[in-house]
Amino acid sequence: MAMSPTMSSSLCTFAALAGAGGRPGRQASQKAGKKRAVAQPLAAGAVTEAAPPAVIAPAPARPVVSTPRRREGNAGTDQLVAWKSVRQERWEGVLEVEGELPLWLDGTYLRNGPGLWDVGDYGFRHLFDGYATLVRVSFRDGHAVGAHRQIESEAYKAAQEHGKVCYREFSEVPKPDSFVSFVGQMASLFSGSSLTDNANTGVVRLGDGRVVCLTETIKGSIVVDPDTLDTVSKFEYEDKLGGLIHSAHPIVTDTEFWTLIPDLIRPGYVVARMDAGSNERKFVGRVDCRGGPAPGWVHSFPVTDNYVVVPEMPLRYCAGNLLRAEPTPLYKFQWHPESGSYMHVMCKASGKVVASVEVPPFVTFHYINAYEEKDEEGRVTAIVADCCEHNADTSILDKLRLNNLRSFTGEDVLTDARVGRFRIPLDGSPIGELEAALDPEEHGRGMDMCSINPAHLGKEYRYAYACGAERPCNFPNTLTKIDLVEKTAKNWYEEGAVPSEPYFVPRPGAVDEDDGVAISMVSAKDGSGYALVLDAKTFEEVARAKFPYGLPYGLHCCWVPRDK
Ligand SMILES: CC(=O)/C=C/C=C(C)/C=C/C1=C(C)CCCC1(C)C
Ligand SMILES: CC(/C=C/C=O)=C\C=C\C=O
Ligand SMILES: [Fe+2]
Repeated sequence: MAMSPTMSSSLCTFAALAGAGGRPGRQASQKAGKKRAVAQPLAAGAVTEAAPPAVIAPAPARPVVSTPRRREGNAGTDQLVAWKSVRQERWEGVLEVEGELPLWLDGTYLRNGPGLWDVGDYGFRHLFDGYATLVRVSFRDGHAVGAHRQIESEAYKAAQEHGKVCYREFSEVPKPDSFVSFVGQMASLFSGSSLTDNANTGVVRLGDGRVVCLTETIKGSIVVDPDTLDTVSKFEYEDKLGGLIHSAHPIVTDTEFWTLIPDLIRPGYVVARMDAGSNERKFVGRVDCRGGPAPGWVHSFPVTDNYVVVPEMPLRYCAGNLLRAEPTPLYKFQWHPESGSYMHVMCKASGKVVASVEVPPFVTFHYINAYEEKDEEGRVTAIVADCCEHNADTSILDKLRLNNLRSFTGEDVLTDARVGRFRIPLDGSPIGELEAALDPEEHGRGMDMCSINPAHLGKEYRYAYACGAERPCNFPNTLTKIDLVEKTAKNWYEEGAVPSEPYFVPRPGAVDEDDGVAISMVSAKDGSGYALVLDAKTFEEVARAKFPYGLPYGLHCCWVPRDK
């Protein structure tokens, strides 16, 4: 496929700082970190289709912000940009820093999400439909440089070119004429070629340094340049595993990549592993579904050191809904509590399923972490798996419709969520447990968009960072640090603001699990936007780096350390 070539990193980040007075030394920068510097855009917020020229004259950042069509009942949130389309083909600039950025914070925070929900005259209906938007904040010597641009997926480029939706998005189906004229035959409307490659969900840094944006369609895996935010190429899986969809959240470490591929024909899941540096996923094992006509939706899944946990949620893919032109209340899914809910455990080394237990019904997008529970002899007796659990209530999907997000009336309409803790015994018992890991009142009964210290992935851990709720609200509106040992939470809240996933970045050399910062991007009530840096220990603000314009909501993040 034709994608814009990676630009040289000469345009990059800290050239800007040098231009604005040279690269400061350590002491000087500490002072500079305290003082306010005016945001200086480096590149125009030009609304162009093609890759920008190498030299771009400084100009004010002027993204195209589309005003949502529905405007009633906004309870003072009219200015909020979180749910507005902000089309930005390319912007980069020095950010005004308020507070003091830690000098050790040296690298790039990247956030992906569906920040563009309008095509021509048409407005998407669901949060998950929007075209992928990348935001970067690069930190060095107490300074911050921001950047923002759209990912140039085929779906995005086709929509821009034709002024209409051309591929199947989460809840959108192209009108036959748009699609047929673009991709070909009517028959392919129901084949993989009609699926979107709009990589609007996550962004991961692979062990070999490549940065990949992802969504639930396999073809929607796109390599981007973390400096320029250029769309580099498709990430091609060079294997025979096939499949059209996968978990949007692979488990990625410095050495490997684990993924789950649901099998809609013979209901089950394939577990696959890919080495860092490779594009070849290798089959590890298969789990057959125990209930229902189709596998449960697997947006994410957890692993421990030695096991992969395969959740079988009773919110299942639905072949009929996959083909329907108009969205159903549960989109491509159906709720089948009667089919049972299960958690399966696969041994990473052998691919064998070592446990398969029935659990109470649950609804979750995001697993937080999992670990092995051991007896005195060190034998693994159970797997503990934590997730953001929506009290088995599927209506959270409806709450994420843009009309609902854009029409906050002051009424408390966000459904309750909790940290759901599964305990999966490995002694052959058929039943597993699911309970709240702490009193959900601690975090306002809102819970999603989580991160942990990556050093604790698959191991016992104490802290999770997520979005919680300060009620009344229609969407998680706080940042919360969960202490799973003390069973308490510390919350950050700013009236009318919408913060995104607090992403934990450890301090180099840290020993304590919570020694680091949590970074979030906040869309503020007054229409502005900033990166918020919280001390992960105290959960107090240490600094904010302000963008010159408000940013749309974004979903998931990654951290690219400078030296890697
Ligand atoms: C943004 C987010 O969290 C989820 C995005 C999910 C997407 C784009 C799902 C797309 C799908 C299709 C286009 C058809 C097949 C089913 C499904 C994977 C839901
Ligand atoms: C934003 C979200 C849920 C919020 C509800 O409380 C879920 C996002 C899922 C995809 O990444
Ligand atoms: Fe997600």
